[in-house]
Amino acid sequence: MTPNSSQSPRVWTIVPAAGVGARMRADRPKPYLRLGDRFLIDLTLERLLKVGRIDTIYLALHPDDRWWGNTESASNGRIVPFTGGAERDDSVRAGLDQFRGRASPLDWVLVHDVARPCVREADIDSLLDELAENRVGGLLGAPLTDTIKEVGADGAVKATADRSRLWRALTPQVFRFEVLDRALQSARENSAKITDEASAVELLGLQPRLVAGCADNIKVTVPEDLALAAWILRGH
Ligand SMILES: Nc1ccn([C@@H]2O[C@H](COP(=O)(O)OP(=O)(O)OP(=O)(O)O)[C@@H](O)[C@H]2O)c(=O)n1
Ligand SMILES: C[C@](O)(CO)[C@H](O)COP(=O)(O)O
Repeated sequence: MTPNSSQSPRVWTIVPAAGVGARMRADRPKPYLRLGDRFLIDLTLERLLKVGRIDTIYLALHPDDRWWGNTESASNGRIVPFTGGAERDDSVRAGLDQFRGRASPLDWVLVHDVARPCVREADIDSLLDELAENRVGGLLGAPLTDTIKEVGADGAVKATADRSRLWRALTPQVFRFEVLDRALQSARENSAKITDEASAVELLGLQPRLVAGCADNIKVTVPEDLALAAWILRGH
């Protein structure tokens, strides 16, 4: 039997944007940095809203956010802002609460970092297509291309990793509502330190599917990433 065979699962979308962007060392929160004449948050949300299977976006904002009202997206009725939490997973759990009671267990929850404005519509479509019959979910990823070193606190190289099976975890990450809800709850109860949704699902003993996406779906994390993202977007 295919999942939810009587009815197509819905896709609920959460964009966590409640981080402080400490590694950017900027004068403002990361979502409100400019790429050319646009806010980063507007670029990311615009991309997601072009995806046919994305209807409404639930957007986690920092409790002290005072910038959102200045964006192009603030007047878009397809975006529902809510208050995020102290850690990324708190923000995503608060997102699930926005549609808990309306979502079916087998509905999809798509989570995409606000900090990844270069995501391609085609990659999101292929992720959702590849997962169609999957009961857990998965994520976009890209293979590592550099040689990977394990380095000690003293700066000395301790080992060279076998990179042949190592991938960068990207977003979107897409999971069945019931799986993601259970995974994030369990991670919280066990005080597990997780940086993405897939890690929480893995801790349940489940295996998210990794779908190859474009490596240029970078996360704007450190100052030099901003110019790189602007350059990538010019080529799209
Ligand atoms: N409490 C938090 C922490 C992070 N995020 C979001 O999670 C995504 C990935 O996090 P990252 O790029 O690390 O952003 P920051 O946490 O803002 O950056 P930093 O770790 O440098 O402070 C971002 O879209 C960020 O806004 C969130 O919604 N709520
Ligand atoms: C979700 C993520 O972008 C996947 O690479 C990443 O884990 C976020 O982690 P960060 O430590 O908050 O940058």
